[in-house]
Amino acid sequence: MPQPRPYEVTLHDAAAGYPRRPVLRQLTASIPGSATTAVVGPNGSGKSTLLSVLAGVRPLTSGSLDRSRTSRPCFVVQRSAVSDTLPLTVRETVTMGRWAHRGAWRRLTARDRSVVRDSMDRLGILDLAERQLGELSGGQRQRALVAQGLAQEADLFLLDEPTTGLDMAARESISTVLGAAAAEGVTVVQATHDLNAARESDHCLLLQDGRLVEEGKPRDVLTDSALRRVWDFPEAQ
Ligand SMILES: Nc1ncnc2c1ncn2[C@@H]1O[C@H](COP(=O)(O)OP(=O)(O)OP(=O)(O)O)[C@@H](O)[C@H]1O
Repeated sequence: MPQPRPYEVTLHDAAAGYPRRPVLRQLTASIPGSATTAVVGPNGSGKSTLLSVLAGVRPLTSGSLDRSRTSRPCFVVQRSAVSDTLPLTVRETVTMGRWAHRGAWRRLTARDRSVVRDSMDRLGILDLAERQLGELSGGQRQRALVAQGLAQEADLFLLDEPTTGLDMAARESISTVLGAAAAEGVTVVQATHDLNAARESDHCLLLQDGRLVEEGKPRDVLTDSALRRVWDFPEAQ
């Protein structure tokens, strides 16, 4: 008999949204641990709202969220939500990822410095360490934000459209990093419009109008008929 899959995070009949703007409704879903999950759906379907619920930033208005098996969520927001003009170098940006462990004003330990270096190395941005964020391309800045998330050593790693607008090399680099994090035991959840990235994930949630249409293996969820139905595509992409 196959063993039941260990779910790290579960939502039961969950609802959430904004003042006078309900978004998520009757959402029951399970997110596997040590795996990558893609949250897919049209604009406005509630992907970012779901991530902020999983991060604990936005409360449920009803239903329940169990993420008791994870203790340290980290949320990498959309690049557009971060000012391009912050006067920070890449190294300083990634180092901020250690604040959760160290506090903002404590001296960095040798281990903090090693984690920061390793996080930049994984994203291929060591050579950009002393450059200002504002001088970087969109893809380079996105890598710095993902590296900052990695440096937090979170056990639940939430990312909002980490590969949107990036070239193929940058997308692949980020996908590889997320896959490696999952293999090391991190529960990775990304909201994405990138169907290729979603198809490479271990698990997939398909949202429409704040409701879960389907969840499961990407090949079972992202079928031609589901894509046509949800996006009104003339034919599958
Ligand atoms: N701060 C807010 N206040 C009020 N309504 C909001 C707020 N943020 C999002 N919404 C609304 O909630 C709904 C879901 O938004 P959300 O950002 O979760 O969708 P999404 O699937 O991530 O969209 P996209 O693919 O465009 O990023 C949208 O109708 C949006 O207008």
